[in-house]
Amino acid sequence: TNQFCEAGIKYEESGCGLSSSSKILITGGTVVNAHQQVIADVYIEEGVVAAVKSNIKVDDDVIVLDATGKFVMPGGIDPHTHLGMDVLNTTTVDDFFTGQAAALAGGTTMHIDFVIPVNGSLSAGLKAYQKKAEDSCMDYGFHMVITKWNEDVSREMEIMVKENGINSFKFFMAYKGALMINDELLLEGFKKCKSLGALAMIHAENGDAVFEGQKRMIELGITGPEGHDLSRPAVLEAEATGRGIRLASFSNTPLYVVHVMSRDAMEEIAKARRSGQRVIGEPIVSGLVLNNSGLWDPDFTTAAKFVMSPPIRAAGHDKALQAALSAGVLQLVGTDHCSLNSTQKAFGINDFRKIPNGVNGIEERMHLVWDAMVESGQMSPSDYVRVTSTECARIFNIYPKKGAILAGSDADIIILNPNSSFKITAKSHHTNSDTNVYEGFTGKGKVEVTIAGGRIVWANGELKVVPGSGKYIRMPPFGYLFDGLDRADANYLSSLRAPVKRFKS
Ligand SMILES: NC(=O)NCCC(=O)O
Ligand SMILES: [Zn+2]
Ligand SMILES: [Zn+2]
Repeated sequence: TNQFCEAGIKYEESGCGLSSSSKILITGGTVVNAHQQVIADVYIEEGVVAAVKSNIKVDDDVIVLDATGKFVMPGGIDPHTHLGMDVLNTTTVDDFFTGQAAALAGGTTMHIDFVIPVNGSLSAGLKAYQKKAEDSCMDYGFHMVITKWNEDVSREMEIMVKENGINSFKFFMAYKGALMINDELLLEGFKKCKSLGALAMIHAENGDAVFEGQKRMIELGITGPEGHDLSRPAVLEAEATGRGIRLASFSNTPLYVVHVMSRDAMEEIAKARRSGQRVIGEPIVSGLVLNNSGLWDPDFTTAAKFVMSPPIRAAGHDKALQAALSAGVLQLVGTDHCSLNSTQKAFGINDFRKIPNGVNGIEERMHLVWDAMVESGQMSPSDYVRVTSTECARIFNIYPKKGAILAGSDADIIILNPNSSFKITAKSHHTNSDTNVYEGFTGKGKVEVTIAGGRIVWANGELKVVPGSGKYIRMPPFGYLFDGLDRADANYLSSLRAPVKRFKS
């Protein structure tokens, strides 16, 4: 026995059995891509989709899965995770293997994690994360966090893009004294990102004001998890979102706002997009389906599990974010999966500032988004595929290898039964945490089968994964968000050089 068996996860040493890469035929399902849905068979060979058409005939050595009445969709891609991350003198309870296994049980087949530099060194950070990811059982990519600025960082950014398959850099506008950067660095970083064709990402909260807000709560004697909510109101998220957007506009560089948690921040994005600016907004599952009532629970353990930044907002923000997602104001859904158990959360029993920030979601995202958006009638299955998979693949320039069921795409596929239901509880989830922020949630739509890289890894409620079978996915620079940017810049420059006629007085 080992921890994985205890968690209900089996893993195979050899490449045989249920989890090996096989020839698979999925028959009779509704194959959903972001551009269309059609009833068809899907044939998989050697880890890729070989054909999508009607009435595919195969030999006896092919595993046949009947998907009649069910949806056959690209596996989810989670653009925002923190596996094995060090946070406030502790480490998240899910490492790459357990977090990915949980993801597969929930229908997600790829994630993009954030590399944290070591003493400001990007290459040392990358090396550390390559080690963390060695046992991966699912495909993954990396974003890189930028925490300081100098010539070495600038040079290393170039190496990350040109040699290491990283095409996005994240800047924290919060976490003063730790990861936070100032506007000067943000401007340098945006300029460098643009020259490399890499996407700039921001965690948007005004870190100085949050620091002040935290001090205010402590001085008022508010030390519990509700102090986390009160210390960093939505106005601080909106301010930083607006500032980040304006500075990105000043550099004419595309911008990706991670974990949009409030209506206020979403409206900043809506305004910028209406003006034609290239801004991507990522809501996360907790912001879409939860509200802040949990933070006010009298039981500390319950309240502390909801502590994340920016905070989960008051009821009303959730519905506004759902509407923005269905209208295309926000484009893709992440999780910010950063799971911590109740003993770790208890570090802040006397001071909410010491509660390590983070909630789970990597296993729950596909179910909760289906239920909240499709089952509720706010979104079509095709749009669901777009916001859970395809748009992420397009933004990070790995489409249609990922994010689609087309001949030649990786065989990362789920079969979802819309007539079956799911129930979430820490008693049966696959992540390593002893709690779940979605405890007791039920809904329609169940991922019955997950195929990752041509392996059936989740079927009949059983998870079979292979450590080391997950591949690092290189993400090339100059994705679609950069198309035409050079022409816009050339027009801007020529407008500056237009002769000014002055008359002598
Ligand atoms: N969000 C959060 O509370 N923890 C993870 C780190 C981050 O994304 O800010
Ligand atoms: Zn963040
Ligand atoms: Zn995060």
